[in-house]
Amino acid sequence: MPVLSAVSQTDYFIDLENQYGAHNYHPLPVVLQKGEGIYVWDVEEKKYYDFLSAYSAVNQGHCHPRIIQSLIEQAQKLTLTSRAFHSRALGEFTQYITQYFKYDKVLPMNTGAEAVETALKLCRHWGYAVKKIPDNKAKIIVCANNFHGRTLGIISFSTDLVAKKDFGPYLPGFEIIPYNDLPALSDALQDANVAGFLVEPIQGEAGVVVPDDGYLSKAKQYCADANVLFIGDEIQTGLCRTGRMLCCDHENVRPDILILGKALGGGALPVSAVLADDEIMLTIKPGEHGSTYGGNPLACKVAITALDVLKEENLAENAEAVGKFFREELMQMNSPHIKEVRGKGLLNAIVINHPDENAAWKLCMELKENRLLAKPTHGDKIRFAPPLIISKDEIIDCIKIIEKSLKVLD
Ligand SMILES: Cc1ncc(COP(=O)(O)O)c(CNc2cccc(C(=O)O)c2)c1O
Repeated sequence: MPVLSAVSQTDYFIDLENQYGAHNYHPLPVVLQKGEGIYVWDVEEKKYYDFLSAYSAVNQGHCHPRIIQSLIEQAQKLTLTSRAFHSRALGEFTQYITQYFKYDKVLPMNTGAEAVETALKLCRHWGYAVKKIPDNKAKIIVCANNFHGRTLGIISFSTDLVAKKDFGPYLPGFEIIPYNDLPALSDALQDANVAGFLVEPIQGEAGVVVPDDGYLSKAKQYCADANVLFIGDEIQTGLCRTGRMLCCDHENVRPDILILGKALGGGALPVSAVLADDEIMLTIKPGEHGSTYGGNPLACKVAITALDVLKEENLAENAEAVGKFFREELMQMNSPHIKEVRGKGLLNAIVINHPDENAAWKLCMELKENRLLAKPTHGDKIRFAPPLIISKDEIIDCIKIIEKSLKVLD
């Protein structure tokens, strides 16, 4: 009787997921069980640099002590009331976040997609109530290669066939224009029924696509001139990720509707939010929108601490300085396997230059062997997005790992 090879802990837990979990992802073959700051540990007790930060939801670092403390304290008091009643924590949160971002009002939700859907509903409501667009005629302009979430409404205006195929019929009322294309935006804004323009300040899932300098500020001006709401989806780019509190801050653009998520929950809870001034936000009346967990006391307390940590630890400044150094070092490698290095702050990506279509995956597997976790996005791009607390010395160690791992493509 052959001795069965011991199934590793990694294989065991991967098998559990495959046996009992939906197959809606293709993860890297690593099973994590612990996180602290910029590090995660797998079930074999191997320690890794986390260079994905849960797609920028862990900007403050894994299990930040102050965030976890807030979670524990509130969890022992009151976690959920529903919005049938007021809560102390919600009152505190609404005041804190509106003063933090200088908007009149906030509508709290849970996931990013929920916040995007909320912003779209809010925009349409404003279109009918304020801009007087004929009923059911409101249009919202979006960009090709967008990523705003996975709901039926949002994938209706996706250009990623994998994300939308066989999920039809799709929600009407959206016009898709090329990203970073001001003439195309100007043309689309000629339509009097346009209520909003939804845009990512940097397209994250498309592979960290940075628009030309001035794109956001000119787009905002074009929208203002056309009485159209500029809707900034800062779910992945916001909260210090790109070297400013908001990516729109690089161009002093104030979205008419600001969408936040991911790191708003400090990597501990799903917390998202939509911010706008009264003319827009008060078009939604009681009973017209909501969510069971939206604005729950536990999320409110965690989010207040998550936001406080961003400022207290100067994470935007650190992201700006360390990210600039990181890109310069990657470029100076002059690797034949890197076609392009791009990004802002600590939202960066490399475009792989290699005939093998699986090269990016192979590189990520080699990075994993060398104790750094990253994942390809859209085939030939690899996003590098560590928690914003990473130091220059720590990222120097990561640069050495990346340089060493690139040899696998030789
Ligand atoms: C710009 C942007 N807007 C909205 C969302 C949706 O947020 P939620 O995922 O919380 O609903 C995102 C999310 N970003 C994102 C990035 C990579 C993977 C995945 C994934 O669905 O596994 C999501 C995003 O990057």
